[in-house]
Amino acid sequence: MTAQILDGKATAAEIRNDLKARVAALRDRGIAVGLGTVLVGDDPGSHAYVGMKHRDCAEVGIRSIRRDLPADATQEQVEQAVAELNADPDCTGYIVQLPLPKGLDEKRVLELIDPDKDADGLHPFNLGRLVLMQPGPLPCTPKGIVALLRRFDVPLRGAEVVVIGRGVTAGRPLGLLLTRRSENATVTLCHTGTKDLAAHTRKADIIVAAAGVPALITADMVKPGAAVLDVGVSRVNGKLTGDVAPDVAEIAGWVAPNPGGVGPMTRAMLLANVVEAAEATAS
Ligand SMILES: Nc1nc(=O)c2c([nH]1)NC[C@@H]1CN(c3ccc(C(=O)N[C@@H](CCC(=O)O)C(=O)O)cc3)C=[N+]21
Repeated sequence: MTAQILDGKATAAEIRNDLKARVAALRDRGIAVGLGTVLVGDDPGSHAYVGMKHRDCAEVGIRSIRRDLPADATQEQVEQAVAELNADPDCTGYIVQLPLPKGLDEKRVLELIDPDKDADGLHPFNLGRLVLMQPGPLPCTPKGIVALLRRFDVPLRGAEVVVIGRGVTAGRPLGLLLTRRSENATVTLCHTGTKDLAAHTRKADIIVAAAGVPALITADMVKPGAAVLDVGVSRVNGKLTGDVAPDVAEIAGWVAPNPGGVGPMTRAMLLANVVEAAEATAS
């Protein structure tokens, strides 16, 4: 028996199709949606991701605004780009692509984003809303993971979920999302300080691997029939490698592959956040 694929690529395409209609409906009411990106430096991966985000915008009918800065950009220049997008009425939401080159103060930049334009849901104010279980934009990767699990009817209520990785874009906010009443999962958040990772994963109904360690999760660590989501990416000899070993698919009930799983969902949720924000201000 082999696992069912949690096809994030196809699910994201369905979501973009739905968003396209909602963007058109907003336009009919005279409301435009515009997504901005701030990209600093020439990391090939970051350029590729930002390029994909703008392609998604074109497909859905969202205007896209690009601010690309050189690798030697100063803190002041980055803050200036953020201030411009805060003031730009055409830009209804935006992201600062992470990580920023060394020497720039990432936390300071994130704090300067207008929380109402925070398409990533990573502003401290919006992360605070998530902690307090108040409505607001949700971080895109956790939001995409929950949407993917729901799309394929992976049971969440009461599920034992092991999340590996405490990063601010994925693991930590995912723990907060899954423990809301609306999801009602039980979450164990594992990290580099976890003593016996396999002891935790073997008990899990759902494993979300967001550590960025190649092939961290092997078949012997997975309970038969569990759902395993591969979120981590690392480059091994120039090749992208996920956190989940290929043989996991022989024992798991569901697998979200990497690529083709959570990544496309993350991008779709970015668009969803800007569309939802526009709909909220319009109502
Ligand atoms: N402010 C900010 N927000 C982010 O959301 C953010 C970020 N910074 N920095 C980097 C990470 C990484 N990330 C990905 C998004 C989509 C794919 C994606 O779509 N991947 C495709 C294609 C992979 C490929 O072909 O290279 C897939 O998995 O199938 C991957 C990775 C967002 N991040």
